[in-house]
Amino acid sequence: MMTQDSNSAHHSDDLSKRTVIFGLHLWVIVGICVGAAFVLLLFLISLWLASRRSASSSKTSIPNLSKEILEVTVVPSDPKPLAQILQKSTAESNPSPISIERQALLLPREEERESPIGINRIHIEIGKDHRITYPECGSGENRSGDQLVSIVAPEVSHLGWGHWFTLRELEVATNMFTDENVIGEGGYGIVYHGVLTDTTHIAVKNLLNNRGQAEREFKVEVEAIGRVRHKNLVRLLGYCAEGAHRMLVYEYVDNGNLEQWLHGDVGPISPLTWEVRMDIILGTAKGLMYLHEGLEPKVVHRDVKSSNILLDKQWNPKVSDFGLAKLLGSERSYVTTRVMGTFGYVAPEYASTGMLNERSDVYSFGILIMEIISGRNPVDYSRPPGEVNLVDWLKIMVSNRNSEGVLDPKMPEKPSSRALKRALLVALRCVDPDAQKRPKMSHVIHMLQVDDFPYRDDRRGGRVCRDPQEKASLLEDSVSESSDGSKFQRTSNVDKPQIWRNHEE
Ligand SMILES: Nc1ncnc2c1ncn2[C@@H]1O[C@H](COP(=O)(O)OP(=O)(O)OP(=O)(O)O)[C@@H](O)[C@H]1O
Repeated sequence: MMTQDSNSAHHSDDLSKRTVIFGLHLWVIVGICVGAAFVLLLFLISLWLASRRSASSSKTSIPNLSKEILEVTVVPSDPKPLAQILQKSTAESNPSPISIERQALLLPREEERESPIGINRIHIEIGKDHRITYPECGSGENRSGDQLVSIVAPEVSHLGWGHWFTLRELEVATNMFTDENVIGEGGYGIVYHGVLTDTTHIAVKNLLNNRGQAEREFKVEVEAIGRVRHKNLVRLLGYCAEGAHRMLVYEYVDNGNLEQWLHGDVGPISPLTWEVRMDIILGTAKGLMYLHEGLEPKVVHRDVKSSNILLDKQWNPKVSDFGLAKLLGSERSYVTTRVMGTFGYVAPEYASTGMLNERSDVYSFGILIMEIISGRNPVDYSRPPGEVNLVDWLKIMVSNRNSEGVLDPKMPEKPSSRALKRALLVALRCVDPDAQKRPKMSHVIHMLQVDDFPYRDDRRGGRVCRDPQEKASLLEDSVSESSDGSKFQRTSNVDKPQIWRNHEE
């Protein structure tokens, strides 16, 4: 016991003894050493953390760009992640190419570059601090960073869908844009026929790029149509935007346009039978319904007319020329600064106020029905004064119970009176001066397809309805009174037609 006590006393004596180093006690020296080691450890840890942070930030760092809004396409269901910067929407302010580290880029497979309906669109904003934010998932860290696999660094604007044609490809396809390949010329430029190396036939619309307007319309058209697929809409296959050139590349529709078949020199008998004409009306209605009711945001065509209905060899109609289309957002109507459309087809409210919504397309569609049935132009100054305006003339003819008098004399066979009346009443409802009373395109389709409907004026002991507008509204009344309500209901109750669910049908 005594020995242990003396040993510990001996050790504490050692620690408290002064050493030769600065004459300090040993325990002070030990303390300093431990402290220094701890500080060194902290320093090393912070160095390691800093190096890790800089390594991870260099992976997502983006060169010094002015603020850009870019659109990315993501297919969440695809196990192979896909994202692509589609558009540099502030291109006007800075047309220079986006320069992004090329070595990190992967181009998507061709089919992924197409952007069918249903693909999520996420806007990526590259702000001043060069961080990528995902507004739709909340901003901040790159939450789905592993999905961001492809960032295209184009020489010119690349929208990321369809096919980006080079000028050279289109020169080869159109035989150097020779005159022999010209199909026609519209308000926005010349249209050429072309054949790609894989034998696909195309129509190339070479936009007049010396007008700012044409370039703007190019963007509108590309954005609106690039994602639209429907058998009754002309498909936009891609585009070319090289230097000053702006071209749209469409599927080629091989049987001319409806205007040519209605008003061109087709001989004394038109190949367009009543059935063919009704199929054209119905197909066109389906294409328009898809634009109005099957897309979000909806698309208003704004220039529905016979020259914009292309036909294939089986007389299938395809609505073309979305150069005038404007995407409508959530607002019910859209005020445009200029009134567009073609004289004779333009809805009254659109012409006077510039207010437009899909109901102005419905008006133009009503005029189109009248044109198809009668073979007459919407406005024809070569006719007697009372017949110059197609709508006015047709209303008078219907009021005078002379529906058959409006039929195109070149039509090979007359339709049944019932079928003719149905088509005329649908047309009259579409041109109702009150836009709100016009039917939606889905309603139009149901009215055209329903086989038997009772006319209230027919059933009521011969009361003759003189006013075609009233007659058109009677059609609706008689429908709601119909015993078979399931066959023909107001739009709000109508099941979405098949075409709604399957836009490729
Ligand atoms: N995809 C296509 N396939 C075949 N022919 C086409 C195609 N697109 C347009 N055309 C034809 O090219 C010609 C010019 O068409 P475009 O759409 O440029 O003008 P438009 O419809 O006649 O007039 P606007 O520009 O006033 O609408 C028309 O004869 C049209 O039928």
